[in-house]
Amino acid sequence: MPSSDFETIKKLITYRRSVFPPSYTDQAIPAELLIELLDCANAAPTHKLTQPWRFVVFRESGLTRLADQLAALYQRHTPAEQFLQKKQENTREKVLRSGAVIAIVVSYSDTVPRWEELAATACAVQNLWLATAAAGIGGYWSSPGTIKHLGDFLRLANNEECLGFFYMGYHDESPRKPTRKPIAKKITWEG
Ligand SMILES: Cc1cc2nc3c(=O)[nH]c(=O)nc-3n(C[C@H](O)[C@H](O)[C@H](O)COP(=O)(O)O)c2cc1C
Repeated sequence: MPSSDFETIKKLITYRRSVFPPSYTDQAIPAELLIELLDCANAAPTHKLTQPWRFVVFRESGLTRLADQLAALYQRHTPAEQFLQKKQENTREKVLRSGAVIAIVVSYSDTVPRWEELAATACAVQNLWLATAAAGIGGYWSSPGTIKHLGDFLRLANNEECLGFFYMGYHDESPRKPTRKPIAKKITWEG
């Protein structure tokens, strides 16, 4: 790989951020671009090539269905004394402000340990996240407690699990550097 590619990918990795729906604009994300971005996800590494990731893409009228479903699940699974009307409205609003929301599904083959298929799916999401950032689109991975109640809605098979949602939208946020402890504190050198 030429060194200029290294500089480009370093910059992309460093400036990829979680970008949340309040920063999204109304600009639509074309379906063809979503397919290209998901094709980048699909290039993720995977032990025994099990390719355990699967995606359910919500856009246009699908966003309304998802917003209603997540709001209903929040109400159903929140004890009355903890229920917050504002939180339920936010749950709907953030879906409706998005250009697309992608349900992240792992489909366990059980030919390798489950943690490896979880890890491979997370690699796919990182590919999606980086490609999305490079395309000028913001996004973030959301993993609310309600995802464990989405089996029927997402028509998940017994060997499948929803790992959350990837919210996406063109946005008007400025680039931010990451907040991380220095890598030097996380490396042990042996030799
Ligand atoms: C597996 C996973 C689940 C996440 N779930 C949530 C979430 O439920 N809500 C949220 O606000 N952010 C969530 N995030 C995003 C993190 O909060 C975010 O990546 C972290 O704060 C670092 O910020 P950055 O992405 O801008 O570098 C999740 C990230 C990962 C990798």
